[in-house]
Amino acid sequence: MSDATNTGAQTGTGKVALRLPTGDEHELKVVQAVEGAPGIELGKLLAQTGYITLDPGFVNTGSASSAITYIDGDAGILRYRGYPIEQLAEHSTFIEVSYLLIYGELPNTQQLEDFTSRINRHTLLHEDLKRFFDGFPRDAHPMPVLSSAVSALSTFYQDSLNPFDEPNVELSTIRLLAKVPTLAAYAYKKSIGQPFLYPDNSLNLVENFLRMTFGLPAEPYEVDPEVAKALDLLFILHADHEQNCSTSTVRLVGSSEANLFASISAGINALFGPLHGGANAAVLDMLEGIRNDGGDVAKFVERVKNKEKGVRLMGFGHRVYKNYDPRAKIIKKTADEILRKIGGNDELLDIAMRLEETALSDDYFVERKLYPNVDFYTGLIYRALGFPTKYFTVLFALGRLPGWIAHWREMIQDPATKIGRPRQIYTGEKERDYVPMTER
Ligand SMILES: CC(=O)SCCNC(=O)CCNC(=O)[C@H](O)C(C)(C)COP(=O)(O)OP(=O)(O)OC[C@H]1O[C@@H](n2cnc3c(N)ncnc32)[C@H](O)[C@@H]1OP(=O)(O)O
Ligand SMILES: O=C([O-])CC(=O)C(=O)O
Repeated sequence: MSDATNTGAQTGTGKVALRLPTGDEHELKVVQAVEGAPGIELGKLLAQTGYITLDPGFVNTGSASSAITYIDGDAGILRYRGYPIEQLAEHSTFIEVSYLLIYGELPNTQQLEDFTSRINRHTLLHEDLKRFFDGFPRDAHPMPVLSSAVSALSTFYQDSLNPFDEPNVELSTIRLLAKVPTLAAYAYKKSIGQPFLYPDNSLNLVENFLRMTFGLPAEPYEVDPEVAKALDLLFILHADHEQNCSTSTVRLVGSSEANLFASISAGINALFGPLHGGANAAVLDMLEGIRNDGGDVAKFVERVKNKEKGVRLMGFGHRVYKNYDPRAKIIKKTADEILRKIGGNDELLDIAMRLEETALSDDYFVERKLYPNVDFYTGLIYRALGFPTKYFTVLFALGRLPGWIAHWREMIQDPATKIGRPRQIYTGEKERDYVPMTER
């Protein structure tokens, strides 16, 4: 609200007085008791007055009401459907968390068995879809390969295009959870020129994905339980994060009543950027750059503080967390354990830890409340598990998939959903007459 002053009660149900620069004062009832946010009535009133709130990056704009994920960024709290992330990380599995996010409750034994077996029945790809991969260059980045392949799913399942057909939305949900790991594994196989493996549905979702990624057709593949457990944990930690850039993209695309496949494909593209999911790969590039430059973290931190063009401390900072990201705490501990067990002692982990220590004791980072985020330590684990850097963001996409689906479904069922359509402050020429080519 750039020009309007909002005074009065800020929380709970009550009255808010809105004073505009014209001197007009409006009083409105707060209908949505959200802490610090007067609620949707304020937006409606502003729309009537013709005022547009300019909020680049939507720092203060709520785009939806949601019952999926709760974050308290100042306290470093994250809960899925009310369950603390620490408890889910310790006791749950990715498949169970997927069910929780999508259907709202933890499954009982029967529900989990049904869910798992429905997913297992859909892991195969249509043979024609497999040929789709032939068209990409071998060195193509796996993220656009994945988003294109997910988009292509709507050409194979044309029965799923109506977003209000609930049985088909349910089928699309299962198809996505089942087929995206297969597509992701094939994107990897394509990049290394190896043949695709059919899914083995005697394995669970994460084990099956690992086998299709690292196995070979003629050789037996033993899934390492430590690797499967670590990946399952990382998927749980990435599964949802309310209105982040990719989830907002999924909801925005879906708000035009585009189908689930189209919306998820758009979300994958949004995740690709280095300020969002792509940061996990950018962190590893940064750590390798520091190592290759002699391992001097203080020197790198100075470059960040001097705001050298293109130099940011990747994996640090967050729009919502102004405290340590609770996921990063868990991931840091896991990175340490995994690297000891699988990867030995890793000098990049040492650089990461020194970098964190240096940053957290520096006023620049303290004043701006910049802490490690979910992406800071994940790359080190993915690397130890055998994944190349280019592939890290695909792993993020696999983890975030149930969250995207849950949000799309919530959005499509919410009677308050409207097509997403922000306004703008026009800054161009007001009006001018066409100039013929000869006079330009
Ligand atoms: C899964 C995820 O998407 S988690 C985020 C992954 N992304 C990254 O790790 C990339 C690095 N981090 C960043 O670029 C940012 O912190 C973001 C994109 C995550 C959040 O950005 P915003 O909320 O818009 O914060 P904003 O850019 O306004 O930063 C506020 C201040 O902190 C500084 N800052 C923020 N992040 C960093 C960083 N990583 N390194 C150095 N300075 C930073 C900004 O320069 C700015 O300083 P200023 O006030 O002197 O101009
Ligand atoms: O919430 C955000 O802005 C970024 C995100 O997706 C995450 O941290 O997992």
